[in-house]
Amino acid sequence: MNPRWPHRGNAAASTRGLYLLTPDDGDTARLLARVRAVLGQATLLQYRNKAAGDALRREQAAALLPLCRAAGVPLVVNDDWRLAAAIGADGAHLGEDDGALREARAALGDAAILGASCYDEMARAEAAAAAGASYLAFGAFFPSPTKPGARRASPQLLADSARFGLPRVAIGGITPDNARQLVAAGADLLAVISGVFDAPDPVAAAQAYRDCFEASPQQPATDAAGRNDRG
Ligand SMILES: Cc1ncc(COP(=O)(O)OP(=O)(O)O)c(N)n1
Ligand SMILES: Cc1ncsc1CCOP(=O)(O)O
Ligand SMILES: [Mg+2]
Repeated sequence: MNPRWPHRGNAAASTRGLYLLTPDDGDTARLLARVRAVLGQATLLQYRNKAAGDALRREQAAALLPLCRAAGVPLVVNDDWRLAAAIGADGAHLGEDDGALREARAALGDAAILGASCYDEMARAEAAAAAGASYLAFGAFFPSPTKPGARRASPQLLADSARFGLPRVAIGGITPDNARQLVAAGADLLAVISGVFDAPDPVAAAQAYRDCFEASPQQPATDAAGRNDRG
């Protein structure tokens, strides 16, 4: 079994489903309430706040942790593996400006969930897999209300990256209506912000993303244990 995934040796833990990312919300109590309402629908939660300073980020990440523990949902911290380590989160997500995956893996240990942004680049996926990433994230697949400038990727990347044997994450402008084509192409996790948190009924929206996996069998090259060539 890949020691980094599923989480904490829990072989029953899923690597498929809804990967919720938090919206930028400066009010911690309100953020917690928004997350609490939908956390039960999520496979994974990422704390992401691009508007907050260091102190607020630490406060919010630390406040989300007990919620995630109670729900049995791993917490991943965006951008900052040191913050993830400091609060005892389950992992970190790193993009091209967020430091070296190898350094993060060495610091966080084998059990951590370490996500890597691969954008629209297979070469980046190759390097991330070799550097110890737990999952590979591609996108944006559609125009993103949250990150309008995000570069765009083709669903074909999801299919072509099956060979790495790691869970594949799709992100960017994903709605319950456009999600199925990504799952059919091989996405294991749908990473979503606005589609849930800006929906009139966030719980129903979150459920609608989960439903996208119901009728779609897992693609053969990525098994539920996330096995890869490194065991
Ligand atoms: C699951 C997931 N995929 C991609 C990203 C984007 O990371 P990055 O390119 O570093 O951009 P920011 O999120 O930091 O704006 C992500 N956070 N999560
Ligand atoms: C962080 C990130 N990276 C590419 S698109 C995006 C934002 C995703 O948010 P939304 O689901 O609202 O498009
Ligand atoms: Mg980043």
